[in-house]
Amino acid sequence: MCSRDCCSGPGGSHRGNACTDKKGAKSGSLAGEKIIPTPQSLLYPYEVIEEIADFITKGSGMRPRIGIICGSGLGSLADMIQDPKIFEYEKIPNFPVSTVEGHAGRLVVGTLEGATVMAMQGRFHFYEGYPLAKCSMPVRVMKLCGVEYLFATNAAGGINPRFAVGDIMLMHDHVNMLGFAGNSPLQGPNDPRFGPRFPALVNSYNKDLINKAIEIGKAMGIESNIHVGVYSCLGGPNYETIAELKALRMMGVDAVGMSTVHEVITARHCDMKVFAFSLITNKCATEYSDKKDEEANHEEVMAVAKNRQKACCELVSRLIREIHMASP
Ligand SMILES: O=P(O)(O)O[C@H]1O[C@H](CO)[C@@H](O)[C@H]1O
Ligand SMILES: Nc1nc2[nH]cnc2c(=O)[nH]1
Repeated sequence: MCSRDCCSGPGGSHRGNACTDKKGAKSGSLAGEKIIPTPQSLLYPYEVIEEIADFITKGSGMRPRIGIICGSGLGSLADMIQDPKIFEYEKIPNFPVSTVEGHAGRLVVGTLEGATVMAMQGRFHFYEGYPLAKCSMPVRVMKLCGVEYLFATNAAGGINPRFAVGDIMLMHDHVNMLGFAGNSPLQGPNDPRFGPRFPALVNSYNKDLINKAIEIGKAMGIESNIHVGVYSCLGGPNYETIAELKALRMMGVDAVGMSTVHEVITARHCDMKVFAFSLITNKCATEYSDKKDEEANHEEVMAVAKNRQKACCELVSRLIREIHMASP
């Protein structure tokens, strides 16, 4: 019996992307159509994710509890991991490759502050040409590896005028611009082994972890550089126009980037606890000006991330220590 809308009644089945009814007639594609659209959620079936997770848990001999996604230029978060087992993305079956500078393209599994962790040194972005379900597929791999907590980090432009370059914004909510446009990593038939058809996203960002991070920021003496705010993901790869930045600000957005939101949606769908932060790598101009130095560029993004990696690493490692000490 087909569970999709594309074919009706008992006896329907799926062959690849197409749908075949009892008599073998295709009903999911137009006659003669060569390229058959695949709903995003069918790109990585449960069994494929399970195979990738097995490859990593067997290869590392570990079941990590905390998953980290390193943002642009923040790969050093994974360099803190002790006794690392490293998996190059191209050697992991069915894994995409990283194509962006500042995203090394390897998965690092080991321990950090006593906790078992796995970190993506390199994430996948929509603008690289990957569908959202592919961008966030590693989050499901993390889940099947045993991960309970997702730490997602990113480099972002600061729209809130109170934010300075180098500040850290703890994400407490997001505005999903790609979702507004009708795109979601969950689009297509839902597999309930991952989560529900209609996941709720209020309280997606774990409040206890945000509060702990604020306390850690105070202990590190950087409380004036720590903010709590709203992130928005745009498709990229272009940076925003002034009019777009003004619109985002009116919507209550504090920082803007091209990632994270679809990872968080995927993580919440499979009931992971989420902690996420943006490193503010550039200030977004919301007034017209001829000054070239107000234009965002990836070199600056990487340079700021490199400069602030020590603070980001300390924040992450202290928070992981607290999680591990509270429930070893
Ligand atoms: O979100 P991360 O991966 O940190 O990277 C951010 O920085 C890049 C642009 O400079 C974009 O990829 C944007 O999303
Ligand atoms: N979209 C977007 N992504 C970024 N990543 C780092 N800075 C920026 C920015 O200003 N805009």
